[in-house]
Amino acid sequence: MTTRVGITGAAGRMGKTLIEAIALAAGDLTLAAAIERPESSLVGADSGELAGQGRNGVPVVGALEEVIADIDVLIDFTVPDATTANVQTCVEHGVAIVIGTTGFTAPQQAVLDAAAAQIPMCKASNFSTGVNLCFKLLDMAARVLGDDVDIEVYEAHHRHKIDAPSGTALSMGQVVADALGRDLDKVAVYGREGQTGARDRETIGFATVRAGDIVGDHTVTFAADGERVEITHKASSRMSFARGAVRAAGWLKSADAGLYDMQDVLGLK
Ligand SMILES: NC(=O)C1=CN([C@@H]2O[C@H](COP(=O)(O)OP(=O)(O)OC[C@H]3O[C@@H](n4cnc5c(N)ncnc54)[C@H](OP(=O)(O)O)[C@@H]3O)[C@@H](O)[C@H]2O)C=CC1
Ligand SMILES: O=C(O)C1=N[C@H](C(=O)O)C[C@H](O)C1
Repeated sequence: MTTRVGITGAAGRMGKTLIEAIALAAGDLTLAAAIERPESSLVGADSGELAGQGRNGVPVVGALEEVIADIDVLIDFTVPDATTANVQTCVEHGVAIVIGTTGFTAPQQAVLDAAAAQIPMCKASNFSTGVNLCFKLLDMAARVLGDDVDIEVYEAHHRHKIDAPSGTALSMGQVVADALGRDLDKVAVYGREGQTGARDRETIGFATVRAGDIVGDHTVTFAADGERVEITHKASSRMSFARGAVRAAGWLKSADAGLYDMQDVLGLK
């Protein structure tokens, strides 16, 4: 039976790409609902036309509650406040959710964790296959290179991005910290200026660039005396994220309640 998918933030950069990805996916997924803010001038517009795909007959609506009964899985790439509210609606109606939004505070994350006890939830800072492969490579690199290297995470994104460091950069830092038995909250250094003193080997540094239309670049550098290893991912199209999120929606349809990520979907755990 086809999986009926709803998209919140349907007119956003990822929302439109997700509409296109569902249209391109094989017939076991259908776009059943497209949701924007109630005050959006796009309410009532055809979501296929909005995404540049031609008419699809699925109008943009102004509230998730209007269409929640028509969907099996919600895909949400919006902002933390909106995602947290949408998760509650999904819990009330027993609907699974794929979450791509980044930048949650600890209390917001706790709300999501509690909701995942009641519905299937797949949350990932990055749904591309390449980045999820990089997470595995980073784990291996950190274990092999250990405490002999300085570790720095660099990320670059488009000028519109509102959170920093990126969710992906933080996940990469977390993978490396876990592999080395370090507490990321204690060892992370977010940007440097002034008289910083010499570098402490235990620290994991983060550097952020915001410029132009960069879709998403991430590099983790492991630097020793005399050599360095760099693991880099560069996204050149949002379709790499959208394809992964749509795949996660299909996978989640038959999953039990719980918190999953893209590593589960890809069978990398
Ligand atoms: N996990 C992954 O693989 C990826 C994650 N992301 C993340 O996805 C999120 C969205 O990114 P992107 O598509 O570029 O952002 P956009 O700003 O282009 O889209 C966000 C969408 O959410 C809507 N929105 C914003 N605030 C609210 C609100 N309070 N209530 C309801 N709707 C709201 C916006 O509507 P309006 O325009 O009216 O504000 C817009 O449609 C970000 O957190 C980003 O980091 C992005 C790419 C990949
Ligand atoms: O906002 C974006 O664009 C992206 N956000 C995600 C993140 O914060 O890691 C994923 C991707 O890099 C694009």
